[in-house]
Amino acid sequence: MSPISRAVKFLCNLAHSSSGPSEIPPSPTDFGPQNFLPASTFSFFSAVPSVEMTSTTLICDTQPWKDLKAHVQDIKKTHLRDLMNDKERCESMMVEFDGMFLDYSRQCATLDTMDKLYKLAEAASLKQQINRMYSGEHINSTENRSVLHVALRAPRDAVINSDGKNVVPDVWNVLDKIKDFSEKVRSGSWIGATGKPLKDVIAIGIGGSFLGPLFVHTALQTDPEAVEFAKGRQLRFLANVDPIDVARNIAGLNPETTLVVVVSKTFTTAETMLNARTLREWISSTLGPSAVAKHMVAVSTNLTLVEKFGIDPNNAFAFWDWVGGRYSVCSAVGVLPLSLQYGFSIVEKFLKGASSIDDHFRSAPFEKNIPVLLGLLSVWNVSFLGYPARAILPYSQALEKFAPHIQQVSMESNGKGVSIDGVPLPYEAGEIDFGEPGTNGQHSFYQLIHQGRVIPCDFIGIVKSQQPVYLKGEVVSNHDELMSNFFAQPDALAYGKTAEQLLKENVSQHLIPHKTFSGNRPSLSLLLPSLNAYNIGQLLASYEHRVAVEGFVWGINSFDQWGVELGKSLATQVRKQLHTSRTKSEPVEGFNFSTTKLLTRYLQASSDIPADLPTLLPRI
Ligand SMILES: O=P(O)(O)OC[C@H]1O[C@](O)(CO)[C@@H](O)[C@@H]1O
Repeated sequence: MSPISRAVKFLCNLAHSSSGPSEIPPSPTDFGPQNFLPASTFSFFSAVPSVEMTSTTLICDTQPWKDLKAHVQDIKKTHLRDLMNDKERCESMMVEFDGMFLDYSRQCATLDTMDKLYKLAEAASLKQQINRMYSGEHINSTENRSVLHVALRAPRDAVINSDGKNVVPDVWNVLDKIKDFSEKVRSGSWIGATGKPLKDVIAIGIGGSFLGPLFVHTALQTDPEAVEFAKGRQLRFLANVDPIDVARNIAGLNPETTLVVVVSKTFTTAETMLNARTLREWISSTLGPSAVAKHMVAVSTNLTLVEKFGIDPNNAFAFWDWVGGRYSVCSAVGVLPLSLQYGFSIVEKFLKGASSIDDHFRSAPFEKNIPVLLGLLSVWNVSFLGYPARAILPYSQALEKFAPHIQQVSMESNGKGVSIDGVPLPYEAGEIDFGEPGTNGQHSFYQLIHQGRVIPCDFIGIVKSQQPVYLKGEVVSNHDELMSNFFAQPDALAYGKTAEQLLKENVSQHLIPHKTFSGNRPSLSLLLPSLNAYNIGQLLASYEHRVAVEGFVWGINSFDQWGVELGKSLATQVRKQLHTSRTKSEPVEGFNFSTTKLLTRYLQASSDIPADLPTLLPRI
C-alpha cells in the first residue's frame, strides 16, 4: 500500500462519514511511508459506501453511523425539559436487573435514538464480538491473547475455554489456594519470622495491580459485614515509586507483624519492583534475610521472575495472560489482599456479584442489557453529540476510589487512535473520565457542569447506607440528606432555569445571565439497593463491560495499552543518565535542549546525594 493510496483512503473515509466537530483530521505523519499497515486493512476501499460491514470496515462507513450523524440535528431541536414530560419515553428508558436500577431518561436521546443505536450495535456485530470474548478468541489481537476476565468469577462448574483448554479449574485452584493461605494468615497459623501473627498487609502494585483492589477495599471498609471480618487487621497499598509513598505505608507498622504482597502481572514494572526491593530491605534489615520467606508473597503471571526475586513459588499466586491488568481485580491481584483483610467468604460474594452481571451481559437483549445500554449511550455522547468527557459521581463516600479505577479501565482501554486493524480513526474514541463522590464534587467542579461545559454524568446512588445516622429533631436522616442531592442534581442539569423563571422571582436584570441555567445536560442514574460485596461486584462488572461495548462499537482493541510504552523507555534513558552523572560526574548528553537544562539543574541542585547510595529507609 503506497502512502498516496493511504492518503486517498483516509480522505474517502472522511468523505464517507459526515464531518462533525469531533472528527479529527489526519496528521501529516499519517501519510508518512513509515506507517505500514496490513494490506487486508484496505480491501474494502474500492467499494462504494455500503451498509455491509466487513471485518475491515470502519464503523463510520456504515449506514447506521451516518443515520445517527444525521439524527443529531433532530436531537438538537429537543430539550430535556420537554423530553422528560413524555412519560412513555421515560418509562422505556428504565431498566432493572438483579436489584440494579438504571434510569437513562435524562440522556439527550429519544426512542428513535435508541433504535438507531441498536442498529449501530448490529452494524458493529456487537453480539458476535461479545460472544467472541466469552468464547476465548484472541480478540486482543496485538498481543495475540484472549480476554477472559469473566472466567475469573465464573462458577466452579462453568466451562470457558482459552486455546482449547477450560480455564475455570485453574481459576478455582488459585482461589482455593488463596482461601487456604488467607485463612492460615488470619487465624495465626501462618506466623512471621519472630513467631508473631501477621495482622497487617501491604500490597505493592500499580495501575491495574492497585486501583481495582483499592476501590473494592475502600468500598468494603465500612460495610458492616466486612468490618466484622476485618477487625484488628490493616490493608495498605503501596503504588507510587515516590519514596513518600513508602514512608506513608510503613509508618506505624512493624515488619514483625506485616505481610507484603507483591502484585505485578509482568513482575517487571519498574515502580513495583523498586518498591518490592525497598520493602524486602525493610523486612530483612530488621528481621534478617530469611524472614522474607514468611513475610513476602507474590501475585503474578511470571512465576520465574517471582522466584528470581527471592519469593518461594509456593507462596506465589498465579494468574494468566488472558487477564488484562486493568481487568484483574477478580484474579489473585484483588482476591488475595482482599481475602487477607476480609476473609475469602466476603470476596466470594464480590465475585458472585460480578458473575451475575457477566451472565446478564452475555444473554440479555440489548434493550434490557445494562452494560450495553451504558456503552451505547457513551458512544452517542462522545461520537455524535461531541461530549468528550464523562463524570462518575457516586453518592457514597465508600465509592471514593471508583472513579479513579474506572479512569484506568476506560481510558487505558479506549484511549486509542487506530482501529483494531491499524487504520487511523477518523473519529474520536474513548472519553475523559473523572469523578468524586457527591456531595463533595458539588462544592468543587459541578459549577462547570451546570453552567460551563456539557459533561454527561453518571449519578450512582445507594438505597440503604452502610452506616446510617439518624438524629432526633433533624428533618431527614443523614443518608436521606445525601440522597436528596442525588435526586436533585440530575433534574437541575436536565431542566436548568430560564430567564423567565428568574424574572418571576424578581431577580435583578443584570444578574439574570449569571443565574440562568441552560439545562439540557445529560445524565443517567444508577440506583443500587445497598453497598455490599455483591453489589460492588455488580457495579465493577457493569462498568468493565460498558467499556468493552464502547470499544467493540468503535472498532478498536480495548485490551492492549501500547500508549504507556514510550514514556517508560524514555525514563530508562534518563535513569541511565542520572546514574552516570552521579557516579562519574559526566555531563548530560543525548537529550534535547530543554531536557538537558532541566536535568543539569536537577543534578546540580541535588549534588549532595552520595554517589554510592547507602541504604536509607524512611522512618516516620
Ligand atoms: O501488573 P504490572 O505488570 O506490574 O503492570 C501494572 C500496570 O502497568 C501497565 O501495564 C501500564 O501502566 C498497566 O496496564 C498495568 O495495570
